[in-house]
Amino acid sequence: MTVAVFIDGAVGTTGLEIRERLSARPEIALHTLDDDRRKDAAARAAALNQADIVILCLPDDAAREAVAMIANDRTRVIDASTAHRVADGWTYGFAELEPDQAQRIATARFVSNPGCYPTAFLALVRPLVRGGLLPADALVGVNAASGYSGGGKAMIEEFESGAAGTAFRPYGLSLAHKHVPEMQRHAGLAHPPIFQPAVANTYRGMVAEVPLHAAQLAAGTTIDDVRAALADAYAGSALVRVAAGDVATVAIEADAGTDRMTLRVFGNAGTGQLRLVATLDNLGKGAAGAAVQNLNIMAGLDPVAGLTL
Ligand SMILES: NC(=O)C1=CN([C@@H]2O[C@H](COP(=O)(O)OP(=O)(O)OC[C@H]3O[C@@H](n4cnc5c(N)ncnc54)[C@H](OP(=O)(O)O)[C@@H]3O)[C@@H](O)[C@H]2O)C=CC1
Ligand SMILES: CC(=O)N[C@@H](CCC(=O)OP(=O)(O)O)C(=O)O
Repeated sequence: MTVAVFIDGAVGTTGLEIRERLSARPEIALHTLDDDRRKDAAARAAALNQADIVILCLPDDAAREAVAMIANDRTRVIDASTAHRVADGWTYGFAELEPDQAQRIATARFVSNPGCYPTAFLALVRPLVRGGLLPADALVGVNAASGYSGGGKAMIEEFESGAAGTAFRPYGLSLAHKHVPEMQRHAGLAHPPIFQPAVANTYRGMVAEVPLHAAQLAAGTTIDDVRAALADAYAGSALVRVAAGDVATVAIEADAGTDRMTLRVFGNAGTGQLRLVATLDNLGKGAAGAAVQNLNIMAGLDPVAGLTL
């Protein structure tokens, strides 16, 4: 049996990456629209309604519009945009986030792919909140750097033309980045984290870090407890791995070009300070890799088919 998949937005940065991962798979009948019809409403509506599963790789408004064009109760949706990540009726497509999340994705009709930065933040923080190691009312921050492909075609052009004129550019300085609501909601935190994103002059890759004082953790929690909680949460996961915190540096490129994510816990027992660090590819586990993983799960296929571990 083949699964009919339509990618809406297949020539964008994320869409192209998904297409690349799906094109050689015989169990998937992949459909995209030619350049002259890819923004034609009638052509999109027909393709959206013919597919078993559609993957939306569009700006938020166009993603909402695409969902509204689906006029049947059969077509299932994976939305890579921010539009539905905290919306009612949508399942959050981070398969490793909760013990039953993959099962929920498997039966969901509407799946929202997580944001790249939230993927890193939630992987580090959610197991600690769930396990009671980090109180839900903790005040936390997360700083992160992304490759410039995270900003899509416009930012790629900005950096590759030389117009950006920088090696490293903090942004989100109004403290209202679009990813904060999904970070707070899916971590189960009472307060929004302070999010400090930056874009680096490298095409792809991401490093994100949550600094913590032991005093923020539940009384008696040690650095080893934190490491063990993460190791437990991702035991057996093919894509999320917990590595030893015995390296001196971590590079933004560490997991670039793959669909995996690596978590590390660094700590100083003397000062009682910790740094939780995640590396991933913003276009891999942060976008296209997660979309393909969700598609596999929804279609009952090998969850890591087509992915680079
Ligand atoms: N880049 C990343 O790392 C990540 C991106 N995402 C999300 O994925 C989505 C796509 O982002 P990204 O690929 O980076 O963006 P891009 O700008 O690279 O691509 C978006 C594509 O959508 C097309 N498009 C825009 N409006 C319409 C429309 N009405 N109908 C059909 N096609 C349309 C654009 O056309 P045109 O080529 O003509 O501009 C473009 O090809 C966004 O919601 C983004 O937030 C999620 C995680 C990571
Ligand atoms: C470097 C850069 O600009 N990154 C984008 C996020 C990219 C991303 O993946 O976010 P979505 O999944 O929500 O699209 C930003 O900060 O808006």
